[in-house]
Amino acid sequence: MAATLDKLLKEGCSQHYDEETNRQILVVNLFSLVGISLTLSLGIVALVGKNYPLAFSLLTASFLFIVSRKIQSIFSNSVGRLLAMYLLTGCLMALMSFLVVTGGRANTGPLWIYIVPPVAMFFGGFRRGLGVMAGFTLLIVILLFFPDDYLLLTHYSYEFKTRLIYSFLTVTFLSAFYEYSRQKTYETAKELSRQFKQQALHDPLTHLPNRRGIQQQIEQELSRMTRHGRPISIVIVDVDHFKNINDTYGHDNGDVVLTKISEIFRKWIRRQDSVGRWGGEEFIFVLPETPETNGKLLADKVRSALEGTFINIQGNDIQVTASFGVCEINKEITLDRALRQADKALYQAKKEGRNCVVAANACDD
Ligand SMILES: Nc1nc2c(ncn2[C@@H]2O[C@H](COP(=O)(O)OP(=O)(O)OP(=O)(O)O)[C@@H](O)[C@H]2O)c(=O)[nH]1
Repeated sequence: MAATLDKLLKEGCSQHYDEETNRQILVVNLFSLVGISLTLSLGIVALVGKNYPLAFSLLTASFLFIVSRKIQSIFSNSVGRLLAMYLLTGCLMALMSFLVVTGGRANTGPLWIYIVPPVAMFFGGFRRGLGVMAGFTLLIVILLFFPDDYLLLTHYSYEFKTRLIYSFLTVTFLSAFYEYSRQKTYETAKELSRQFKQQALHDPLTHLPNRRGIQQQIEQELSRMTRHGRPISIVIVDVDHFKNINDTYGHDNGDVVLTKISEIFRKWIRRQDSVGRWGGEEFIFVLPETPETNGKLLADKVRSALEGTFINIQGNDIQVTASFGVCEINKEITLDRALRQADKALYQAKKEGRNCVVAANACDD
């Protein structure tokens, strides 16, 4: 029983949707289930009591609740969800107006209108919910206070009508306030989670993707490569004699140099390429759809840009160079192997005197 109820409530929810979307689906399911049970049972009671207009309205509402549930499960997208929500809210408001006009059973019909504010806020969120509530309140006020009870099929005392509207406005205000706070808390939590994610995947000094961040980007490029088959090149870069810079100008200025280098790299790689901080004074480029020969050409362009840019530290223009190891990832060469080979090529570039680019296929075995 509990498992069936859980299944009915979560129908249409998915781990691919964000929390807010799943919440909306759940609320539509919950509301339509409660709506179906209530309107169906009250409709049958009205039918047995030969109150045919009430029975007809309740059973029609019950049918529309079923339809909205079906719409949501058939069109499992945002349009389907929105349609289901509009249908549920519209149907609920029509039913409530009917109960106000006729009085329902023993004039207790208006007591049900308090359901509308929380439902409108749940479905529409703060802004849209407030708009819906303004329209609905206006409609109820017109129905209740039209001169000579012209729009009513029953009679309510003036005191009853005014208290009904006051208490209804209070519930509306509280529901709107609750929804506003809930929405704000959700947005703050979302923003915090975005910031944590950003921090976890980025290097705080250079703001480049860190090792984990760039590994994620490589994974994405790898799945793209599996589809179209074009190779990726990776380039591992190590700043030359960086220890000297630290020793001469201090660690803080060393950090400034690393930041400037990352800016130069970002400027000189192509729009489709990525650069990350691989660790310490090492960087990595990921060059999608690039064979090793082209990767080597690009690395050489960046190398010469770095060599030609003087970095000002404590009034001194210093020249910084780096060594580059390039390797291609393709169907035969896996990522791990490519990383090892790029490292080997980098080592060779250091051996060859630094400030140069070596491709893995030109490496000594
Ligand atoms: N300022 C600063 N220095 C760092 C950072 N990470 C690593 N280093 C320094 O980078 C230096 C790397 O030195 P080595 O590995 O000896 O290499 P190198 O001096 O660059 O010489 P080659 O690589 O052989 O050209 C070390 O002194 C590290 O302390 C950092 O985040 N900031």
